[in-house]
Amino acid sequence: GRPRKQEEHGVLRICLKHIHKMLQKKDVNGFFAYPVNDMIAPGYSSIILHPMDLSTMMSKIDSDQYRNVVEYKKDFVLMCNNAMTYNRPETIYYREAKKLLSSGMKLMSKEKLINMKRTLP
Ligand SMILES: CC(=O)c1cc(-c2ccccc2)c2ncccn12
Repeated sequence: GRPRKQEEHGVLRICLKHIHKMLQKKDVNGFFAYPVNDMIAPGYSSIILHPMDLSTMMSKIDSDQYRNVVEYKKDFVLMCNNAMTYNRPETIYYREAKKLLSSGMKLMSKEKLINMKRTLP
């Protein structure tokens, strides 16, 4: 699409960091903080082809790899769905992912984003 002005990048980055901080707080055990490795999760890299985690998402925010909240939301949903694909429903990882997904969807709902656009500088 059309090139983004520096200023637009700034507002989006502030908005995404605000959302990201709230999601990080919800990940109380830190299960989603860093990439899952095959040591703690046997066979993970052959089952999950598109891994995603909060630290990767933060570095994507910092390097302007998200053009809008929808793109950021896609990575968040991917991260949660990965956990609900690899882990069985009775595990804490699956349950935490399900909880995180639903609170993330509420947090990034249309009206929350419109409100944020209005209140942000
Ligand atoms: C997110 C996920 O699938 C996950 C995070 C972890 C995890 C556990 C402890 C500390 C940090 C991440 C994990 N361990 C085994 C199997 C899956 N996981």
